[in-house]
Amino acid sequence: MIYTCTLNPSIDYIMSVPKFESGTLNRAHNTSFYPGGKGINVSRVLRRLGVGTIALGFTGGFSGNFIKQFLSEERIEHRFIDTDKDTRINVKLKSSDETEINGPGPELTTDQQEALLKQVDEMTNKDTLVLAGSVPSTLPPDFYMTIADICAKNRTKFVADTSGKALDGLIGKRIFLLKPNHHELGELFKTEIDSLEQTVHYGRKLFESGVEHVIVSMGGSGAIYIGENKTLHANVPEGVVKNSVGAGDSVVSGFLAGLTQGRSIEESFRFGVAAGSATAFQDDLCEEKHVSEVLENIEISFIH
Ligand SMILES: Nc1ncnc2c1ncn2[C@@H]1O[C@H](COP(=O)(O)OP(=O)(O)OP(=O)(O)O)[C@@H](O)[C@H]1O
Ligand SMILES: O=P(O)(O)OC[C@@]1(O)O[C@H](CO)[C@@H](O)[C@@H]1O
Repeated sequence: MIYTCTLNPSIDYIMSVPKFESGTLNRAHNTSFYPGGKGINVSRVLRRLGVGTIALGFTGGFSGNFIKQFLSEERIEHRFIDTDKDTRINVKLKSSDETEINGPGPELTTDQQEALLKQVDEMTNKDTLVLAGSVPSTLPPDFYMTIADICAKNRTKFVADTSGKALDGLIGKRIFLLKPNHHELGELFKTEIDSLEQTVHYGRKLFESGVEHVIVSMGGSGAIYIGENKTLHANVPEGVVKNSVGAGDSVVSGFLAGLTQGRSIEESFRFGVAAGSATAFQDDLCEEKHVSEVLENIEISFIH
């Protein structure tokens, strides 16, 4: 089973304001809201690609109920731990560019944290855990490392998509897949990455630290895959970007779906990038038909 874990889920409240001006009243032309948080997005896209998944994490209050109900309606199994306060609402403002305001998330008690760690400890070497997104401030900063260690002990495949201190702490751990974007990779190595060569250089360092599969996404500039004896580049297809929220998460889902369905590494990588772009070209997350539409336009090349 592929489990996803979102420590800090959200409702993503998307507001389209054609000409946003700060310091004055703006009226949105369109608004919509979806369950959000990186692990939840990974679960939603996996489900759409025909792969079973169970969503874990912390949810609470009316916003938490919305997430649970939405996922149930999409027939996604979830086993969230209840929190005392409401799940956060993140604002995604679409204007000439995209602005995001993410909340801090609710407080979590020691009992709630222990309950989640127990769920992780029950996973086996047949399972995969995707841990993605930010760490609420009341959790110990090494919570990602604790979960990675439990997975290593039980030989559960551990996948992570995070940034900052949580990503820092994972270096040297036993990891199946890491998917930073090139900014997060640069932050990790305390440098700025603005070329393909640098992405490959630092991505290989990540691989050498013990990560089985590294994917570095570079927005509209494509993505790099680094694995055993293999470095690949994927271009992205042309299209109009409508909403890039969840595009990176869709890359993770597409890659894992590919492997689960028996595709090669190259094809799984291509499928992942296709899912990322397909999401970027939709208002909500991609569906399988959107992925098929762009798949043909993605070329994979080998880098030496
Ligand atoms: N301009 C674009 N055109 C086509 N595809 C894109 C574009 N921008 C992003 N994508 C797709 O989305 C994927 C992820 O993009 P990005 O590198 O921005 O990840 P990210 O920062 O983790 O995303 P996010 O946090 O917004 O989910 C890319 O690999 C690509 O497939
Ligand atoms: O605040 P975090 O946990 O870093 O990111 C949360 C978030 O921005 O990530 C997802 C897109 O990847 C959104 O659904 C969600 O709002």
